[in-house]
Amino acid sequence: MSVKHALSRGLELGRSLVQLGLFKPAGRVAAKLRGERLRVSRPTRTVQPQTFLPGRYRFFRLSLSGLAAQLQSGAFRRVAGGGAPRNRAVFLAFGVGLGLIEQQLEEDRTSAALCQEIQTVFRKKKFQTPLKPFTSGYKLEDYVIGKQIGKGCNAAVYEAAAPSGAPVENGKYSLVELNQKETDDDYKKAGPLRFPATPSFPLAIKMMWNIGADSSSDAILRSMSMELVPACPQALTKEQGEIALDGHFGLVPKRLSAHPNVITVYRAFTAEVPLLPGAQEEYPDVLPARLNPQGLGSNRTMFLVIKNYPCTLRQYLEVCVPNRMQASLMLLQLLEGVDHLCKQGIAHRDLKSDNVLLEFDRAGCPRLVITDFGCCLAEDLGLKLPFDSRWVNRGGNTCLMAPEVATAVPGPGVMIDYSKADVWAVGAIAYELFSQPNPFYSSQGLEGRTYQEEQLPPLPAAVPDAVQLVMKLLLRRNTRKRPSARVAANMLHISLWGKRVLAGLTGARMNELTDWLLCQSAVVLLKGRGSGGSSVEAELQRCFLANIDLEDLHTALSFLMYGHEQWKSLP
Ligand SMILES: Nc1ncnc2c1ncn2[C@@H]1O[C@H](COP(=O)(O)OP(=O)(O)OP(=O)(O)O)[C@@H](O)[C@H]1O
Repeated sequence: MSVKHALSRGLELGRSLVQLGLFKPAGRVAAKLRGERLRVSRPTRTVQPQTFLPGRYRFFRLSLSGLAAQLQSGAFRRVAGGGAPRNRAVFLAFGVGLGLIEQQLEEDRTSAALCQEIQTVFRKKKFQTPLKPFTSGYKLEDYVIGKQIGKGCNAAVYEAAAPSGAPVENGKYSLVELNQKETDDDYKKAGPLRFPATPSFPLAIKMMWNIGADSSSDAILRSMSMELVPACPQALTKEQGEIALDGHFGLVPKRLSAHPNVITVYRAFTAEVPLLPGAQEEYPDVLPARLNPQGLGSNRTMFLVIKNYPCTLRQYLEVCVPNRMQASLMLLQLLEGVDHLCKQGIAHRDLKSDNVLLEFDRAGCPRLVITDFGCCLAEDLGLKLPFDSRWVNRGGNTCLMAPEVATAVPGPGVMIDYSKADVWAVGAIAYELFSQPNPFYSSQGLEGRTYQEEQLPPLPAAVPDAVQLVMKLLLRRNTRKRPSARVAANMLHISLWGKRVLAGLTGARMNELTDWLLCQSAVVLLKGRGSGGSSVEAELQRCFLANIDLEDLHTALSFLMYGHEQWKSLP
């Protein structure tokens, strides 16, 4: 940049400071400057220095304030009138600074536009649940129910299928055709593992226990409404949907859009509680009096139809030791799932390895989905919960409760912010993924309320550096220093597939990053055409590109660059 140009940029800044009211020139200078504007990013728009500079130009922002102070003390007047050399130097330096900012902004604009284009390409193809369109399945009689496959505090889960001879309405398919082929193939590829998924029962029916609400559909749907958060648009019949979606009582949950790492509820309906296998022995107390005279349950309840998965994450980890790559991909999937929830203003609040279901892709890589939304927060207020009394429910899982939730003290005006609570739980679950004991289960001794970051157990050296860093950052007590799920996911994406960008990080230029993004896009598009299209890896890469945002990407890069230092310098 020439000296002349630098000075003219400095003068332009002076004009903008006049506009901002930071400098009040008089006489000849005032006349020269009056009414003129600083144009930085777009020729048609006035940009104010304090607002147009994003976080990473903090240095220049500081220079701006310093210079503003100089100008207020009258230095500018002297420069404009011929000027002392010292002041010329200040303006020159500042002009150069501005020039650099402009250059950076120009690069950013190009990269932001590129990110936007990439996002558009990868968002066009919306994730489809593997359910073919069908119109039946709203009654218990539409299904054949097999054996019990699980039980929690609120429900029993059974394998299920629609009878193969089920009526095919209007040329549409019956439930039994739910991606049967994929299920069979995936099952075969699970290698030596024989988890008890029965391909002939591609579905699971979760029968909620109704002990509070009466037997009307209205009462049931309202009291169990959170279970409907991951329900697909066709899950309820029109009439049921109207009950559940009527906002009259303010209990209407938000609905999540489909995502590869979040369960989809295909159907939800109410029906009379049947006597299913094991009911009398395993949950007699929650049965209705009709089935057990001592039972406390209501006569009707809600049923959810979901895909039948071979096992939960906890069951899988009890018998398998995933390799580094598989464990990293599982962590990434949990982060992608949580990012999807956050973006839609939903906090799960009960993340644990029992609430993550697992199947295998064609290559035998575990594919995870977050399930059981019974405790989630899905209010219009977003991820903030007014905590004005100790009776307010903070969430399901006390062991994996983030410090900001566990330490909240109820009182007037107190709000709990859940925006980074789920991602904290993912940080704790990551220990399990890398075959370590979860430090927050009571036998390990740490508590979310009181632990110090230095007390977190070290991870084996075999755990990749970037993963170790992500885990440490996720378990930070201070939410401002904890990355969001998106940023943490970006860190893993870059470390898994962007080694080249990572290697040049010290001098990382924007065009290296954009080159890499373009290559990634091309690779993923090509994979999508080939046989690798449905692999976990390809799904994750698509997810990354569909959510790409320049600021988040930069934050991830700076965490990767400086994260270790910041972590070490913690008191
Ligand atoms: N779609 C499914 N496929 C296979 N097994 C499942 C499925 N859904 C649930 N299960 C099994 O049933 C168990 C109980 O399910 P779930 O966690 O949804 O019930 P819950 O009563 O709401 O649980 P919680 O006690 O956490 O509130 C799970 O831990 C899992 O073992």
